[in-house]
Amino acid sequence: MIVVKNLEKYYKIAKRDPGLRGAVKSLFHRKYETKKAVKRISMHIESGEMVGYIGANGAGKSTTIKMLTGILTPTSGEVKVNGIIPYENRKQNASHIGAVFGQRTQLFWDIPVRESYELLKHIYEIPQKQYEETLAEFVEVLHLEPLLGIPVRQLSLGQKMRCELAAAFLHRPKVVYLDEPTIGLDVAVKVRIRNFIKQMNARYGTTVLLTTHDMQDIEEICHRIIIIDDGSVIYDGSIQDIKAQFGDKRVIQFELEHSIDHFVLPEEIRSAAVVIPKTDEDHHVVSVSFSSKEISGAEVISCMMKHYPVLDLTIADAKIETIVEEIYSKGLKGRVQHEEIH
Ligand SMILES: Nc1ncnc2c1ncn2[C@@H]1O[C@H](COP(=O)(O)OP(=O)(O)OP(=O)(O)O)[C@@H](O)[C@H]1O
Repeated sequence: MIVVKNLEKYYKIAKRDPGLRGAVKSLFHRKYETKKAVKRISMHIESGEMVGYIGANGAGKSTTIKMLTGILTPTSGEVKVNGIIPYENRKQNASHIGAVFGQRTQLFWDIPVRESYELLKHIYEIPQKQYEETLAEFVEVLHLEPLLGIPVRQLSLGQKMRCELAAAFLHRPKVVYLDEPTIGLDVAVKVRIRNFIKQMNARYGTTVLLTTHDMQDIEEICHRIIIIDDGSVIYDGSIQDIKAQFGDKRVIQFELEHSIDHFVLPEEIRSAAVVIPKTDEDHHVVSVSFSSKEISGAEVISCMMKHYPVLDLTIADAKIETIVEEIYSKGLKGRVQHEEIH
């Protein structure tokens, strides 16, 4: 369904010296530098697969998806979606794909949701009967009934995202690209959205490429993940495989008596363990990740207790979230030879 071979995208960025002098100089002698956003990426996604396409900020995910949807033309390499070269046949490509791009909307801002759907029905030439059946199904699964008469700009983020998903799947596309479909949503809405995506895949065999920083999304929806780092694929395989390869990973969460502003690991364990970057401001809690092949949990605990006022601790096994966090911060190559991964 999606075939990508040695795909590359370079951006040309105008470079300017600082200050007014630089601005004036750049008017006459413009210098450019090249940003290699996507470097020789290859992947093959079968019809009906649900694949997580993940990577740290700036890794090149959106650039790849823009090439798959035909918005961007690659610098080099091949891309085909359902047998079509997207950037050469944008209109034809658009008829069999659906997309949700994070915070941006494809619904019409000022008109009620139902009227946006009517417009999409005309744009995609959806037969009336199919349209009614599909919409009735989506209204039920996504609980859209109370929202249909409201203009999009009056909807909350979670309400808008449910309407957005229905719009993306309305014409029963063969492929759907979902970029951060659950960002900023509460747990109940996340669950509803994940169930909807799974249901669409089961019923219509929709191929789904999901970009998200929410590992729970990945774990619940996808069987396969492709991880990119600095424009290149560093892992392509099943979630079970990556867990098996990194099965020795452990995380111990330490609750400290008081907060520590600039926490550093004790020197004795610094080469074998890392501190997981924090997403909240709770400085009482520190999570330490390590490989049980390199150091035992008992050593980490005793060393931490020697240097810090530990109140409590919890030990966790390898979770996809932890594995991915470490791959983002350290890269794969430090742990495992690149060849072994593929
Ligand atoms: N239009 C552009 N012009 C120049 N550079 C760009 C452009 N768009 C993206 N880039 C650069 O290309 C690289 C890849 O960006 P991209 O948006 O594809 O990353 P991403 O993986 O989607 O990141 P995020 O998770 O933050 O959305 C980044 O270094 C970014 O700064």
